[in-house]
Amino acid sequence: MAGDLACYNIADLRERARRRLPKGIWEYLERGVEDETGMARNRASFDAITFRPRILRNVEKVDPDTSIFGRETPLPMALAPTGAAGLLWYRGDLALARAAAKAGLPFTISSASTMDLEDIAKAGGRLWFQLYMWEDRSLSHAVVDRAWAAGCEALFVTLDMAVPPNREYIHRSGFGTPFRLNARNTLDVLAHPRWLAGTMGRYALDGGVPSQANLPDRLRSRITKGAPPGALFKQDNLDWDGIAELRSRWPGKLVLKGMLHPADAERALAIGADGIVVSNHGARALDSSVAAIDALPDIVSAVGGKMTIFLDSGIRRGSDIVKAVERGADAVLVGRAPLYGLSAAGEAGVLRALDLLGSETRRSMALLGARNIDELRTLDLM
Ligand SMILES: Cc1cc2nc3c(=O)[nH]c(=O)nc-3n(C[C@H](O)[C@H](O)[C@H](O)COP(=O)(O)O)c2cc1C
Repeated sequence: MAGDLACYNIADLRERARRRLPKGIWEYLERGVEDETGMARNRASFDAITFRPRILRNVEKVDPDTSIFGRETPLPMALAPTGAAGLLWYRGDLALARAAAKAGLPFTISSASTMDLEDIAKAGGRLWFQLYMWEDRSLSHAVVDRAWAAGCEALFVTLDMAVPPNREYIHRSGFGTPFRLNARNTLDVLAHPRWLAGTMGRYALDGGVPSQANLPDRLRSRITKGAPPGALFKQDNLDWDGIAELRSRWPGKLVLKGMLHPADAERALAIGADGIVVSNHGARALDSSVAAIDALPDIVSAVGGKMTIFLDSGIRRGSDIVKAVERGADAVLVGRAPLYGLSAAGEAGVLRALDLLGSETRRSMALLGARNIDELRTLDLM
């Protein structure tokens, strides 16, 4: 990697990303929904948590390694599924997966990726697969079978988008699917030549940006075209029976993503899920949802120790990871943080984001007097 990219925290990477991307693409990465109160709430809730550090505990050696689904991980962190990473960087999903593999962290392939899951899996490392249900359920089941064959260890089913979210800004920018050129977004794209040449230009040589890459060939379309019948995500008729069916089909770990209520967490446990993600989808689904970090304690009381609890939504610092783990999460997922790195500098930028989060976690633990994750959970630090 070229030095440290002169980026010393996630906010620096975010600023680089903002400058490189056309506004419409940047908005897709960054923005929330409706009045966008949720993103600020996610951050305010983390910021409101303060520590009571312990002193004189010889923190010469601090190690945040932990075990997720029985396997060692250097940090209690994995990369969240993020569809359309391929719009931020040429073959962005692969760059994310490669960086995760280098960092020894699990990577979650999104069912909405613009690359075949098998091509992303070539990155190696520890892979998970995230599922949105297509209108034609047999398509979803076929993709799930492929994910297992490609070596994905866990299936994350995302459940907090029963209907498409209200992204009003897309109507103005025109950067929806199908993508429609208008005067505004043409100027926007032309004003960002590095992205145009480095990302879109390279796709143009490949024959265009794919959309719905995980569907069979006959149902694939380019991002400039609408999806053919059956090939749209449709989750409004999904219920617990649908999850039970997936449970019986999927031999690996099953994780339900987008959980904020302890009663749903108990139901997930009862149905045989191995884990849940306490998440408000990075404030991209229902704007007024509770911050995930605030929903965590009740969920930990309900199912902690009985299943793996992940948390995401709003993590931008190692100290946020420390807060989530102290509150009872087994690990966190990070969504935008690695995407800022990806948008700024591809794989090197993702590595920089992961490295920053890791070193900040270790430093926070040392300043707290916690030498390992067990101590972090037992020292009564908040
Ligand atoms: C650009 C973008 C695309 C996303 N795509 C997906 C997706 O395809 N599937 C999914 O379950 N979650 C998706 N998410 C949500 C993330 O998995 C995660 O829940 C969220 O980003 C966490 O919040 P954070 O961005 O503040 O870390 C996406 C998030 C972003 C920012």
